[in-house]
Formats: sequence, C-alpha cells, structure tokens
Amino acid sequence: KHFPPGPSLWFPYYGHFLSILFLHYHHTHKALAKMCRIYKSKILGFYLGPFPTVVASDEKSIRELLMKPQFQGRIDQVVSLVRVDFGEERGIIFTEGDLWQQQKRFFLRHLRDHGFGKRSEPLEVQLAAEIQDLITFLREERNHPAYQNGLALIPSIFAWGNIALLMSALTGEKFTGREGKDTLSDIHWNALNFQFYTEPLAGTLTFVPFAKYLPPFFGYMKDITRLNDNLANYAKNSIRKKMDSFNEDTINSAVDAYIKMMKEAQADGDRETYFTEEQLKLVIQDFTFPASNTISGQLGFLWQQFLLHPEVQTKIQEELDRVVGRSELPNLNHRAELHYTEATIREIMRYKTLVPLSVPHKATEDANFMGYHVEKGTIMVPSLYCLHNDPDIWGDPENFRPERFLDSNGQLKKKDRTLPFGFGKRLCPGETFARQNMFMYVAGLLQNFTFSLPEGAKLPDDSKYIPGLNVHPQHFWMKVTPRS
Ligand code: HEM
Repeated sequence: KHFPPGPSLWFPYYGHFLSILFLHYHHTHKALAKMCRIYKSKILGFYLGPFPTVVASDEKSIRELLMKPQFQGRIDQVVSLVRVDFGEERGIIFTEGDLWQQQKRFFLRHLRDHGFGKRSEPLEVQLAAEIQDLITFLREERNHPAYQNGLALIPSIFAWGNIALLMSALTGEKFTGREGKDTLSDIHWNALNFQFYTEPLAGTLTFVPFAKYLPPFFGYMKDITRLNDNLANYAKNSIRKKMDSFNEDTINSAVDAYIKMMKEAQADGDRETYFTEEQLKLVIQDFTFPASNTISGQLGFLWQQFLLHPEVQTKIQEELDRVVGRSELPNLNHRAELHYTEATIREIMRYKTLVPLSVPHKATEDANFMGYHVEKGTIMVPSLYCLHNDPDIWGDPENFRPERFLDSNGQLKKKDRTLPFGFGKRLCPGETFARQNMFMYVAGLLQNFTFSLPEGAKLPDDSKYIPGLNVHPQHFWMKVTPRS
C-alpha cells in the first residue's frame, strides 16, 4: 500500500527484473525512464529478485535520496562479490557503515596531501607533462596499437595519463616510456572489460545468484573472476613493492601513509582494525578501476560530438586562441576564462551521463521517502540520467548544446543543476580530479590538433554505447591533424 507504482508482471526468483529487460535489454536507465512514462510517476517501486527497489528520477527525490543518512548503504553486486576473498566486502565503493566512512575519510585526506582533488603545483606540473607527452606522441609516434597512420584510437589514448596521475598520489609509482604505456594500457583494458559485466544481463547474477551455475552465466563468472584477478594482482604487486621499500620517515603517497597505520595497528595487537592488507588491496582497485575508464570514457563521448558537431570543436579552438594563444600549454588558471570550453564539458557530462543510475544505494533502516514507506534493505536508485534529461529543467535535453550553460554574455552560469558525480556523503571522491583532467585534455589537445572523421568512415551513432554501471563509447578511430 505504501510502495511506489511499478510493473505488475512478476516472476518467481526474478521478481520484476524481466520487465526491465523487456523494456530495454541493454540499458536499465532507459528502461526505467520508459517505466516512469508508463506509470506516470517520477518514483518507481518493484522487486529485483527478492529485493524491493525504489527509483528516484526527478531533482527533488534524487536529492532526498542522496542526502538521507538512512539511504547511504550499498548492495552486494556480482562485481563486488567476486572480489571478496574471506566473506566480507572491502574497499570503499561497495562498503557501508564504519568501514566505508573511516576508510573514505582516510584516503581523501592522504590523497589530498599528495595533491589529489585540489589545486596542487606538483600534481599540476605532472598533469601538464602527461598532456605534453600525449601531444608529442600524436606528433611523432608512427606505429602504436592505439595510433597508426595519423589515426588515433578514441578513447584509449586518454586513459594512460589519468591512471598514471592517480597512481602518483595513491602509490607514488611512475610509468615512463613505452613499457609504462603498455602497463597502463593493460590496467585500462582489464578495468574496462571487468566493467562490461555490470551490464543488465549480467545483473541477473546479482539478483538471482543460482544463475551462476547455468549457461551463459557460468562463462560470465569465469571471465569476471579472471579480470578481477588481473586487477587484484596489480594491486597486490604494488603493495608488495611498497611494503618492501617502506620507510616510516619518507611517506610519499597515500599507500605509504596506510602502511604506516597498518603497522601501528599490528604493533598494538589491534584485531578489530580496518587497516589491513586485504582492505588496502581493494581500495587500490576501487581507485584504479574508475581512473581507468571514467574520464577517458567521458572524453570519448565528447570526441564523438566533435564529429557530429564540428562547430563545437572550432568554437573551443577559437576561445583557446583568444584566451591562451599557442605559445604556452593551457593550465588550470585559464579555466575561469574559458567559458565555452567549460560549458562543453558540463554539457557532455549531462548529455551522456556516465554513471546513469549512480552506484545503487541501500536503505540501512526503515524510513520515509517522499511520502512512501521504505523498508530496511531496499535498493535505492537515483536516476541521474532522468535528472539530466528532464525537459522541465533543460527544455531540449535531447540536443547537445553547450550554450545552455552560458548566460547572455557568454559567461558560465553560476548554477549547475547536473549531478554527474552524485551528491552528499557518497559524492564521488574523484570529482575535482576528473574535472581538472578533462579540462586539461580538451584544452591541451584542441590547442594543438583538429580531430576529424577518417576518409571513408561513417559518422558514429551516439545513441549506441556500451552498457554498464558506467557507460562507455564504442572505440573508434579519428584522424589527427596538427594545427598550423
Ligand atoms: C567522469 C568521471 C567520473 C564520474 C562521472 C564519476 C561518477 C561517480 C558517481 C555517480 C558515483 C556514485 C555516487 C553515489 O553513490 O551517490 C561515484 C563514486 C565513486 N567514484 Fe567516481 N566518477 C568519476 C571519476 C572517478 C575517479 C577518477 C575516481 C578515482 C580516481 C573515482 C572514484 C570513485 C569512488 C571511490 C566512488 C565511491 C564513493 C563512495 O562510495 O563513497 N571516480 N563516482
């Protein structure tokens, strides 16, 4: 009686999950948007397997969901459960309660100490070096799997610098030369392929666990486990190297600070501590995984728009020529003056919402939600996709139009109603890092190159993209022409 409206076709074991697959087989966010129209409601309720689920899809309900302390839990998902060695969830993204709060706080603080998530000269110098390295690569490299005959593989070429920069603050490791790029490519592809298993069909494994014994899911499980092992091995090796060279007088990264805490807890005989090697391994995975495919994926979506709307690329280049010129690489101080460039980045984050249903939340207690009664254990889903496509806010959300973020004087509007990184206590800790990196990639690359469709290639269909917890463009090639 107090549950929101939703589908009535219910199946044993699956609940209403099949209705969702039926409405949109590839993209759950699109299925849920359709469902809102069918049931004429911004709030939906249904069962995923045995779990009651509530979806919020307008600004007011999404903000309430993201703000209420009772809705900040997480559900166990197949991609999180394969990572667990000994029974309990670890890391940050999929944990809740004291473990999540304490560990998120620790890493935010210590990553900031090493420049992540704020203005920091050493990290900005490194970011500029990564962009310069990519520019030199695109000018000089002749034979690389991601760059051949003047054609670049998008979005792969954007991934390397982001992972390298994160690692610098997280573990202090450096990746240089061809070998460094190869390692970064490996991490990127493993993370990307792992991420593909967060698509809707693989979601069956989350809600109907016995499906893992049936085809095709048995094969899925083997693949997910293999990909996770690759990422975990990377994290384990990194910890091993750090432990071997640990010196408590030289703390050069967040992981060094963590190892120090771990050693102190061991020395005190603290058995209840969250500072363990297993936990550290999963935190490293929780940071490398998004750093490997979010920023590059979002930039890939933007480069697709440069093909569909070449005038956007031209306007950014005109703005760069006017504000920065060609003699120096753009830097973060230019951000405040590059209004059209910033508006374009905001628009791509709205137009192609990278994490369309956020990471699902969970009710940790019974609570009221927009007049409905929500029971403990209910999966709570904020549809950032619906918010970013709400015609009452955006007027013409179906169009890619950076100008919507500019006022009549061409200045960036103060108020931004998008929430691509979420909001509240679960806010993405990578937000500042991601926004800074995206700006530097767009500004640095468009100052130096024009990107266009290779001869004979077809324009991309931007309605087709890879599904998952975060969506991703299909890889495509673009012609890179140095600007004269
Ligand atoms: C364009 C880039 C990115 C977007 C759009 C994005 C978006 C999001 C969203 C929507 C969430 C879920 C928030 C919630 O649960 O309410 C999230 C969580 C998270 N993101 Fe990001 N993210 C991006 C990049 C990154 C990067 C680069 C990192 C790390 C280097 C990162 C690390 C995390 C972590 C650790 C969480 C879990 C936070 C928690 O559970 O408390 N993200 N992100």
